Amino acid sequence: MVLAQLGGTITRAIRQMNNATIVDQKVLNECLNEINRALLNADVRFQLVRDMHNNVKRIVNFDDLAAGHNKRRIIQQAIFNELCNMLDPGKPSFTPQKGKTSVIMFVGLQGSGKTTTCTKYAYYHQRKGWKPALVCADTFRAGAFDQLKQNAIKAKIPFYGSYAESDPVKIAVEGVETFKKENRDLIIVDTSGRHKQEAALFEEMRQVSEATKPDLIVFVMDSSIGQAAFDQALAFKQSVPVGAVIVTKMDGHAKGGGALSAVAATKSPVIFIGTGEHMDEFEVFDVKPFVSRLLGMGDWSGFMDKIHEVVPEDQQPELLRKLSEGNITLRIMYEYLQNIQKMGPIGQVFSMLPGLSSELMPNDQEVESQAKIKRYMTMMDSMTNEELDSPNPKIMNESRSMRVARGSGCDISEVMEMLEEYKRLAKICSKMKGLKIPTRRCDMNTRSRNLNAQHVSGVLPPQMLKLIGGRGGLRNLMK
Ligand SMILES: Nc1nc2c(ncn2[C@@H]2O[C@H](COP(=O)(O)OP(=O)(O)OP(=O)(O)O)[C@@H](O)[C@H]2O)c(=O)[nH]1
Repeated sequence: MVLAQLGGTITRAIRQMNNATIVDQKVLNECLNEINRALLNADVRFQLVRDMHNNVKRIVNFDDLAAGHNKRRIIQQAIFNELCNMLDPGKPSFTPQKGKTSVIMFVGLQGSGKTTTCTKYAYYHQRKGWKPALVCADTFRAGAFDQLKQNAIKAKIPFYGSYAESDPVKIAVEGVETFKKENRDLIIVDTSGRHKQEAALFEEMRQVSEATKPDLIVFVMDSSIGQAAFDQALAFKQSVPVGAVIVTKMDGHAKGGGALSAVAATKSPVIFIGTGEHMDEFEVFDVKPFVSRLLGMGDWSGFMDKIHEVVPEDQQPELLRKLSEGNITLRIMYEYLQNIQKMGPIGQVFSMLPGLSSELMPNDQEVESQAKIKRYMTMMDSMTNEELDSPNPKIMNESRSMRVARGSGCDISEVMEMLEEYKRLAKICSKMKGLKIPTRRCDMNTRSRNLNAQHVSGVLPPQMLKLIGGRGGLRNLMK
């Protein structure tokens, strides 16, 4: 994914600067040139790159910086802020409220991923306790209603559409009215794909918007269209009041930077990104955590959110308690792997941890890692309760391991590898003993202050600790 490469290049440029003995104008120029190249390669608009370059140089004025100033920190912060400014239009989009009816209309180019994204958006909210419903006002593409219907049935979301009616305005109005009566709190209207040259289709879109009076119009954009995104986004915005953007296909080798910067230029915030064809490959887009991940600085709150998304609320304290008690059994490892699987692509989760980037997990390794997790779980399915619940790793002697290998259809070497992984996890968790892990997102600020950097540094792999800048870096990060 191009953004992982972009993040990797920017992180490397900053690291090179950090490694320089003296940070002077020449070092800063080299660092900025490297970042410029990375951004232009990712298809970010030239004007934006130039502005960012000039702004950082203006902020980091070596003549004005008194001795004793931490130049590295100031430069890093300036780059971070400029990247955030590039992606942040400065005003939030309309936010629907649970329990109160909102109508959200989706518009975009043909094939940009609207229908898929409508369902992902509905599914995302449904999992958080909302009552979404889908309306198919795409009468242009044969098969559009079937596609929405199939997705909706799969996600168990009510839907409305018609094979006979050809007027999208009529269908949209009827659908919205039906679901309003049913007290659905999120009514999502999918519309036909259109291109900026198609004036009649643009007029039709305007009519659907006028008739349904949506609270929010979301422009869905395929990240691979790069710089062309700018003109398209503007054309849509000039016809209907677009209030937010969702960028899809960020998982592909797309020129994602172009789409991101272009939509930022239209002054509507990106609210979600699509990262795959599956229903749950959909992420909330928050500028600061996103840039933080892009720069390899991690996103603890996103990571905690992921944990809270996949571990049922009532089990969260339990699992975190077990992990922090340090007495890890194979059954706990099984639960842990189950949760990792639910967290989505491992590369994505990786990028939320400071010092790591999703670049470290190439696509082929992603598939391999998921397969490995499945194999480990199959092996554990062949274990007895005694083996799963014993806190003593030595219980898995040779004959037991041979039996597990036969029972799971795996090689004995694979069983040994899984047991090694288990011992490694047990060792990490034993170092976490007594560590106060925040159990809720709102605990992040208060509790994380109480986390002991020494304790955490003992848990992190040495390589990762080095990337963060040792214990000092970790302390700053935790602050
Ligand atoms: N890899 C990937 N594929 C996606 C993503 N979102 C959508 N797609 C795929 O993109 C293709 C087009 O998606 P649709 O949802 O049919 O697009 P649409 O905008 O509704 O199409 P029209 O109604 O013709 O305008 C499908 O094959 C989707 O599976 C994404 O985030 N990642």
